[in-house]
Amino acid sequence: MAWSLADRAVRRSAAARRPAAGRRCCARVEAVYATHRPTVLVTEKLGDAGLDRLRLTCNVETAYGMTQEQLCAKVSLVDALIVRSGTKVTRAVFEASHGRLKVVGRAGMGVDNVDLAAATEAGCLVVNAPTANTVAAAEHGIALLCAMARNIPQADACMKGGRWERGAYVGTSLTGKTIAVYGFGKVGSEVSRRARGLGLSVVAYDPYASAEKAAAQGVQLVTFDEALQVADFHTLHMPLTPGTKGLFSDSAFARMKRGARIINVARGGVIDEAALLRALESKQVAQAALDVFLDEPPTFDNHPLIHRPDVICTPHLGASTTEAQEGVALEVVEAVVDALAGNLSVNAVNAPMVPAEILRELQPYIVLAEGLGRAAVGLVSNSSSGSAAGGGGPHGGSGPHGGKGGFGDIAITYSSPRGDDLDTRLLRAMVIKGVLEETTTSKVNLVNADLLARNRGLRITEVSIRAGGDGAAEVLTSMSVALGTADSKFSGAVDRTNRIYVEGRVVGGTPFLTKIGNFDVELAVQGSVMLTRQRDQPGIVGGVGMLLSRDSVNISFMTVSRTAKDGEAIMAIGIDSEPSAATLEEITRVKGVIEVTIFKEVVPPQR
Ligand SMILES: NC(=O)C1=CN([C@@H]2O[C@H](COP(=O)(O)OP(=O)(O)OC[C@H]3O[C@@H](n4cnc5c(N)ncnc54)[C@H](O)[C@@H]3O)[C@@H](O)[C@H]2O)C=CC1
Ligand SMILES: O=C(O)C(=O)COP(=O)(O)O
Repeated sequence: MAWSLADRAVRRSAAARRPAAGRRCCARVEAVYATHRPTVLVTEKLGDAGLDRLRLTCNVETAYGMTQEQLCAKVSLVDALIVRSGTKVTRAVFEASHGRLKVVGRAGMGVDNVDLAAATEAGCLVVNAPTANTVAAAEHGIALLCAMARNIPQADACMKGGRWERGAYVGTSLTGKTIAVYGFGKVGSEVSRRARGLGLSVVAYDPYASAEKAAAQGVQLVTFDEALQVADFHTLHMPLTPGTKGLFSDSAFARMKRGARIINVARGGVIDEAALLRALESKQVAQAALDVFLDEPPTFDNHPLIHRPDVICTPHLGASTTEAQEGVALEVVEAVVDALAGNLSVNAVNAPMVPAEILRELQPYIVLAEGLGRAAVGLVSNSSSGSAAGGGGPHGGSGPHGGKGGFGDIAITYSSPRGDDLDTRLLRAMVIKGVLEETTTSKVNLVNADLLARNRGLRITEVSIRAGGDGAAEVLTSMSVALGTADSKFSGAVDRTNRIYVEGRVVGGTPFLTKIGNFDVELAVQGSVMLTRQRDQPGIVGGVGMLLSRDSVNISFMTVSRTAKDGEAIMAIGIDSEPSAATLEEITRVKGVIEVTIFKEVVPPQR
């Protein structure tokens, strides 16, 4: 079988263009496997049904518990790897494969053990199994909640030690209490459903969740602070991202009710383990139930948390039910088999999606579309971008986790000489990617973007307006993204219809943001930008510039635009580094300045 990335991309996009490609796809899969039997290495225990399915078309080798060196020695002999969370698929593994490894299948949801950048560089597709273990993880969360509240593991250990100590293990009731669910995605919403059945009131903190979807489940979306303050139990179900790393810190624990209890079935890094230890020692937190740890497996000798009587632990068992393992095995094997035949599966995590020539034509518009999505979500009141207003740092009271957020509508408008003939799927997918990608463990691509948006309860509407000009020469004259029902951290970004509004265009091959809210701007969709809204009066450019220079913040560009003379103006300042919270605070006090915000990395630098 001859392999090339471009070849695979062409076949994928052809498949993606045909909604009813399913049967033809299967025929192609069979044809490919008739001439070649790829070798697949399975490095962790996989459900039998999946292994049996794999053996129909592939040579299957199983080798559990390999060291990195053993894996590196073996990987150049295989076409695909199937792993769970226990195998680290590092850059060294991709390098050692010398280009033979075509697909990595993750039999589960989180792909934080796979170096995705290295995989993409190596032209290796990564696929996962994002749905089959959802219920198992939710059930494990509930199991830990009950076991912790009633001291089940401690009482069991006591009886096995030959002691009958009824007085030592008085528990706490669930009925009538409040549980805060952090991350209202697939697992979080299943946990909420079950918690309500146990008589708990449920609030959820998820800045990207749809308030309607939550309300339909009887769950109230609240701010991070409200969740911390109102709940008796806290259960974590968000991905580990730069925005959630160490989110449960000294400051978060201090804002909880005294004697709160916490459960983590998400990822160890979301909790600052040293801070949790301090909170347990001071009894601010009464108990913790942990399935996941910063380092897995953790070092057992003298581990500060594992040996404590107020902590119960399981060794990352969230997905470990027979049913879930059979499910993820089948889900991942289907994706791997399909990918080995060169097709794009909806479970693709890092797929290159379209043929090179189409990509070349669309490239600046793709960057623009993703940039508009990222810019719009970066302006939501509690997105992961920084906010000057509160000066409260990344997780401070009125910082990115301050508001309630929640948006249901994304309206995309294309103004193009091609009018309705413009194929907007890739552009729409890139807007969705820009909006969602920072907020989920799922990787958004052409195939899965609409599905992911739908699962989030997002409504996407598109309008194509036929513009003048030459459709062969120009793909788009301009494009805009409006987020409905979202609170903005920067009220200047809200248009007359009360939506967060951003508009852009490509000029000379470079994508620019040309409108924010009702203000015309002109800023390249690259790097980080500080926005200020101010009264149109002298002294502001100098005042703000002086404060930035005093903080050694280099300015890459600066544009000012106003609605009318003596009215209001927006200033966009490209910044090479972030000003300190103190400088931002001072900028808000410059005479005439009304509000300030920063949005980071509208498009990551190496696009
Ligand atoms: N312990 C285990 O064995 C298992 C663990 N997991 C983990 O559980 C977590 C959730 O998985 P799914 O529900 O399938 O993912 P998902 O992508 O469906 O949901 C994640 C949710 O977190 C939200 N979120 C993102 N950033 C946030 C932030 N800063 N604050 C609050 N919420 C935020 C997202 O908006 C999304 O709704 C993942 O970390 C996954 O790896 C999943 C399965 C098994
Ligand atoms: O699917 C996930 O994200 C999990 O954490 C499950 O991990 P595992 O497959 O049990 O190693």
